[in-house]
Amino acid sequence: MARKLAAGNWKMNGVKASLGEATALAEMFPAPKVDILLCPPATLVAPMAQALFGTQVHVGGQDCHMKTSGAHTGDISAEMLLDAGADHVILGHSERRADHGETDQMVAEKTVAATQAGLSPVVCVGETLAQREAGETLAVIRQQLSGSLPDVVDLKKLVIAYEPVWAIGTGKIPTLEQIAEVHDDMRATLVARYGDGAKDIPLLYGGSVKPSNAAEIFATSNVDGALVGGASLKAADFSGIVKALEAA
Ligand SMILES: O=C[C@H](O)COP(=O)(O)O
Repeated sequence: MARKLAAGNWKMNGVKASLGEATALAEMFPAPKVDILLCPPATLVAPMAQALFGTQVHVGGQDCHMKTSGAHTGDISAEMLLDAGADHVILGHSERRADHGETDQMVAEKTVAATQAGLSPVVCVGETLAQREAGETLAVIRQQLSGSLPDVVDLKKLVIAYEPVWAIGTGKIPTLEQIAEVHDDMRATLVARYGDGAKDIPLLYGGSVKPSNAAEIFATSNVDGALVGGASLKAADFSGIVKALEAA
């Protein structure tokens, strides 16, 4: 069975004072029944890891370079994230793909770099509204999975997040049937490529997840958790989502 994971992506939000939200969350879940992950901006990875040391809340980055070191101004390597106390990294988020021109090939190389460093990559895929309306959703997701994942990958570390671009930060979510259709298809696609080990890859849903809709999303076929943006910034909101996953 896939591990259950409630992951928070703070995106470009948060300053040192925001670490209080992370420690408050850890205090609410001293012995969580699911994995909890917070991915703050790069400036907060090390201080958050220090603040959460000894707790059950994991820390992750939001991106890493495919190289281990070198002349790449402004970038950060997977080893640096590990060194700072992270154990996960989000890769190929649609905002990285749109803002920084990240391609499937680049995401695949970053996935290799992350797993070689010992990090768990959370690889994101998702269709645009135009692609959904054109009936291309499953084809787009299959293509992104195919291109964004290397042929050889540590299945025990890999996490996949399905995030419809049109559901991110909009308050709109697909129907539960649409989520199930994509998640079931992702599972079948991954098992066909990697074998039975892929049955245990956590498949997260992301896009406007809130405490109020989390339970029904977590009850959906092949949904093993969530990648949460806005509702992960406050411990009070994120705790409702974590509790819903614990109860699922
Ligand atoms: O990585 C998180 C997603 O982009 C979802 O963001 P959101 O929960 O604010 O819609």
